[in-house]
Amino acid sequence: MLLEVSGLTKSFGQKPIISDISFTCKTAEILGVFGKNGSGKSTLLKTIYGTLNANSINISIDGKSISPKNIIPSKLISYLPQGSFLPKELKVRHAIPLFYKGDKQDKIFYAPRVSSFENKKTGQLSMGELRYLETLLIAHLGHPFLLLDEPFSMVEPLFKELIKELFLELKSKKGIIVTDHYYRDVLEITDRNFLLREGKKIDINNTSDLTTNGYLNSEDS
Ligand SMILES: Nc1ncnc2c1ncn2[C@@H]1O[C@H](COP(=O)(O)OP(=O)(O)OP(=O)(O)O)[C@@H](O)[C@H]1O
Repeated sequence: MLLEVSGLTKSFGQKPIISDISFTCKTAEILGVFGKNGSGKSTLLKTIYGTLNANSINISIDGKSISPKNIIPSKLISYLPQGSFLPKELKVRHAIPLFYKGDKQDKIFYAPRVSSFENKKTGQLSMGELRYLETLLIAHLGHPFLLLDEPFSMVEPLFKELIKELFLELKSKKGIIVTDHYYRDVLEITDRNFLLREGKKIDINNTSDLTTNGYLNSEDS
């Protein structure tokens, strides 16, 4: 399947954030989006998912135009937001059935490591456990496209590796768009990447492109 986004423009008041960018993502592809704080990465994902209105945006899936307000009901795109979305008092083993019924719960309960924290409340989980759990819950939904806002942020290495393995496993049946400041982890799993800079899109192939285009200092790369 092919997701095409074109003519995406977004400003907040007089402040332009994204200026007429276009890109595609297809099944079996992971697209990475980089950008400094405030460059508009979350804005980009939210305008596609339809939870934030763009000034203009055209979205089509397999050549069929779809309005952002129909993205959620269409179940064609799932979205992992930047912040945690699970109530802190809820136990992990009670959270899973809210998302999956019957046998479908097994792929979450039997995913690596989940049994080690299934009896904890989500508020007692480490950042890595929590982000891993939330990622599992969203990523396993049947939607053919997946938008991920900072899945690696504050996540300890063990869970970061599990999250990367999950994306690579799901990639055969999904198109995935991921944004994160952990650029090495992103570059490790992506097929194509771009940088958002001053509202425009710059294609990125490696860390040296990130340096050339002002995202990294030369000593970071
Ligand atoms: N609802 C809003 N109203 C006004 N300005 C906003 C709003 N949401 C975001 N902004 C501004 O738009 C810009 C882009 O924000 P966005 O969250 O998309 O950046 P980001 O690239 O995801 O940043 P980060 O890496 O810090 O998560 C920022 O300057 C932010 O302050």
